[in-house]
Amino acid sequence: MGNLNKEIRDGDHPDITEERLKSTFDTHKMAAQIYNSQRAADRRNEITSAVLKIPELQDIKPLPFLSREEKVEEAARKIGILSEHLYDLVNVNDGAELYHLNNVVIGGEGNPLALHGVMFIPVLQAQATDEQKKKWLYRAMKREIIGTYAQTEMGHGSNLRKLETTATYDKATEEFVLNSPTTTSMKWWPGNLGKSTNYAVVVATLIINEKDYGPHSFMVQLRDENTHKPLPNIEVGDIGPKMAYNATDNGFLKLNHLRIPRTNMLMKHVKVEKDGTYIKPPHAKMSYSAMVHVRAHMNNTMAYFLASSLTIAVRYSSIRRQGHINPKEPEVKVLEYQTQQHRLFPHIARAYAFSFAGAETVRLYEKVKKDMESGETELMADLHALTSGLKSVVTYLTMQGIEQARQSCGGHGYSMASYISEIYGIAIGGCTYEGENMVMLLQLARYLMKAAKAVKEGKKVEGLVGYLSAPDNRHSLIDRTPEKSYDTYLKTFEHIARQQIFRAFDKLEKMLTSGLPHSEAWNKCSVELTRASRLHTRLFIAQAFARRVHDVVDFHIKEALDDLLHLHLNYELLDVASYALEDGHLCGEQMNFIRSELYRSLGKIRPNAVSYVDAWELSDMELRSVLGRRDGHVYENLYKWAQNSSLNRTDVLPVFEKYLKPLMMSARKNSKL
Ligand SMILES: CC/C=C\C/C=C\C/C=C\C/C=C\C/C=C\C/C=C\C=C\C(=O)SCCNC(=O)CCNC(=O)[C@H](O)C(C)(C)COP(=O)(O)OP(=O)(O)OC[C@H]1O[C@@H](n2cnc3c(N)ncnc32)[C@H](O)[C@@H]1OP(=O)(O)O
Ligand SMILES: Cc1cc2nc3c(=O)[nH]c(=O)nc-3n(C[C@H](O)[C@H](O)[C@H](O)COP(=O)(O)OP(=O)(O)OC[C@H]3O[C@@H](n4cnc5c(N)ncnc54)[C@H](O)[C@@H]3O)c2cc1C
Repeated sequence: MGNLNKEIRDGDHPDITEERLKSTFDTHKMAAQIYNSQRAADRRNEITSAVLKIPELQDIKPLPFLSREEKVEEAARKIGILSEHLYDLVNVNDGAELYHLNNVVIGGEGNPLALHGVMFIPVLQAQATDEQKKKWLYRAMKREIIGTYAQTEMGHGSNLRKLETTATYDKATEEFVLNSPTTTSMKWWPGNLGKSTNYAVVVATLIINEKDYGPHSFMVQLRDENTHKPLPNIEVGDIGPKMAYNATDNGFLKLNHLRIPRTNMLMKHVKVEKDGTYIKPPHAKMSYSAMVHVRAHMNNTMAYFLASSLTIAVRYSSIRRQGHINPKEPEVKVLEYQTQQHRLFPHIARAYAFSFAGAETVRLYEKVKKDMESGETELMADLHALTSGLKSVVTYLTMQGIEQARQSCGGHGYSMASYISEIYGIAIGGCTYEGENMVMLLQLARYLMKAAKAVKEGKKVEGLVGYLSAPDNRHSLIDRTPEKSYDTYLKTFEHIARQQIFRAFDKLEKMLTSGLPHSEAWNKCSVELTRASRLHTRLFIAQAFARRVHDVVDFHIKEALDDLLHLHLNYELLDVASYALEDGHLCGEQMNFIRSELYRSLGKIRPNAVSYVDAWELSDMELRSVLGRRDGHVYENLYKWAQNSSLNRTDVLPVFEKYLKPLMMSARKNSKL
């Protein structure tokens, strides 16, 4: 039998090999859990190997040394080369393969086709009529045209009902007149809008006979297909540098009374007839489908970002030696410190949890998408509630985890050589895009309050909120359960979420009864409401993790995942324990029990720590991190990496003659006086 950890190679740093030899499970079999099938895990590795054989697809130099213009150019260069090899490298109908190819070749900082794939094509698939698909979708899929999704404006992103861009129907010419009447009405932020795309689905407020019908989607050609020059009545450009994503040209767009044919409104579900008659869609929010698409996939992209940072931090922690635990022995790997384990291991568990919760979410999304094609909309509210909560909680916890990973690498974590700061910048955009986190938590809260009301009225609720009607224990039985039974943990999470949901509900009801208008009462309860949403979502994540462990057949994989789940449940419970302490559901003795289980878990995870992150099978090419190198040879490569700095091209910089020398000369002269 070969090594269980598949990353072991001759010549690797002995400290990292020592870690890998301790693995109790086959890392490639674990990858099948993370990527949902052995075939998917195999394909990732096959794609990586194929890419490594194409020299033009390698980074020209480490990305942190490129200017913004060079980053934009480098991503476009690779997209061009990728297009030539695409059909040999991946199944173009498999989103996961395309996503992996993008991560390996280009990385997370963006590329000219990002929004084209992530939103433009999905919005056409969901909202275009067959005729419209013939006109744009098939051309888009062949990349004859490149598009984006232009919704957010300078003045409004969250509140879509107040978008200022108007699409006014002109019955006489059967056209819509698209207009940006103010500075704040300019589209601002859409990815790749600035310089790359020649088409956009523009979301604008539909006006017919002076009546406002709210946001609707319109296809707009932005640039000439040959010259790429902006078309008349269109001003378009890049919004400038950002915290991250600097290979992406997020853009602005001003439409000056631009006329487009009536048939450019996406009309699969909703219609404006020639005479201006408006025909409602089966569900008012069907036009929000592109956002739900991205939200549904974000758990997995966040899990990936988190796992990337943890791979870097855990591998580095296994070769970084500093300080002593036993003064008579050599300096220890920093991974031996309990504080380091506590800083990293719970986030490893979260990365797995997000991936498992993500798989369930994508399954529900696919079902709802299929339903919607035939006009069936019953599950849309459930999906919207689930994805709103998850996108908020998962992005926020990912942000925390990546920052802990960075800090756990000490000084070198702060260097771009770690690449963690770039991953952080990319990932935290997720707290904002596709619905600002608080706004989305409040969307979930609407759903939870409806469920709470139904329960108060004696109705039984089911599905995602079924636990609100289920029997509850006054006191948690957490310390009276056989080992590896997680039922009492999940029941405790249920209790906490239920209590908070009803606490928020009661507060809201009390204010409404006192005569406060609903929107004011809602605002005064909104912190409690967002707490309810977070607890509900964290319960879902824990349940999804437990469901996956329950379903695993392979003994060693199940055992390893079980250890992570145990850590997850104890760590997460400690994080929210105050909710259970205040009504006596948990007592001080049980808190001690949870704490000691947590510490026991850290010890149990420790021997497999490197293998848990190796199981994500993130290649050096996609990690782009000196600290996270698979072979553990960090120090010599850190030195090599620094040689890329343009400041090192000469021993003496011109600034010396220009500024520093005169400064020192004058100081020396003065001190002689
Ligand atoms: C393996 C991978 C494969 C493929 C990869 C796929 C995806 C990629 C994944 C990740 C991305 C990776 C990289 C991306 C890189 C960069 C970012 C890229 C793009 C970013 C794009 C954007 O940001 S686009 C702009 C996004 N903007 C928003 O999200 C705006 C947020 N605001 C809103 O959504 C709405 O305004 C609102 C929902 C907050 C309120 O809407 P409103 O119309 O005002 O409604 P309300 O009155 O509040 O509510 C009325 C009822 O409607 C219900 N509702 C609302 N929305 C929905 C919905 N979508 N579905 C169902 N129901 C909905 C709401 O709950 C209310 O119901 P009630 O019953 O309570 O009345
Ligand atoms: C990297 C990145 C990529 C993006 N890509 C695109 C794209 O491709 N296409 C596109 O159209 N857009 C894109 N966006 C825009 C993005 O979707 C919006 O910025 C986002 O939806 C937030 O809206 P906002 O900027 O209006 O925030 P605001 O709503 O102004 O948020 C500011 C504050 O107000 C609070 N707030 C707002 N409303 C409420 C409320 N009702 N209740 C309580 N608090 C509230 C928020 O919680 C937040 O704290 C992108 C943004 C980023 C950062």
